[in-house]
Amino acid sequence: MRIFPDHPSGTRIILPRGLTACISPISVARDPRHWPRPDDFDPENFELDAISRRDPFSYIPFAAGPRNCIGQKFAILEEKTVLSWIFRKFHVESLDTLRNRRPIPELILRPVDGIHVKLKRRF
Ligand code: HEM
Repeated sequence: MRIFPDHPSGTRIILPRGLTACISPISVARDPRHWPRPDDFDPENFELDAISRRDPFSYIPFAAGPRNCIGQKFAILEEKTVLSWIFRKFHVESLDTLRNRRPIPELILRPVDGIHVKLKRRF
């Protein structure tokens, strides 16, 4: 392995041929070098300005590069559709904290027994 710490676009590492590398998207998304308050959900992190100032590989739930997720736009639209439907009808309160949810790695990384929320009808 060769490391070039002073490469103009950041530290560059050349890995040996044939090496299997595992990348943990949750660790990348909580890296304090890119996220000032890594455990908080801050919607402002996703404003176009903030995105353009950030390393493009600092948020990779859909992977990155030539084999990234082709369903990304569809998945985000689907999430917005479902979540906006729920939030229009209910106040949603989380009964959990990030720290008391044990994540298990399956096809995706998910909390071991779901996320507990309290729903209160808005009207
Ligand atoms: C929240 C939802 C989703 C997440 C987080 C997600 C995440 C990912 C990730 C991380 C990869 C790269 C896997 C790898 O490195 O081998 C991937 C690939 C892929 N995803 Fe998704 N995905 C989502 C939804 C979808 C949907 C809705 C579709 C299809 C409608 C889809 C189709 C694909 C396909 C075909 C690939 C393989 C692309 C390739 O290898 O060239 N995904 N996805």
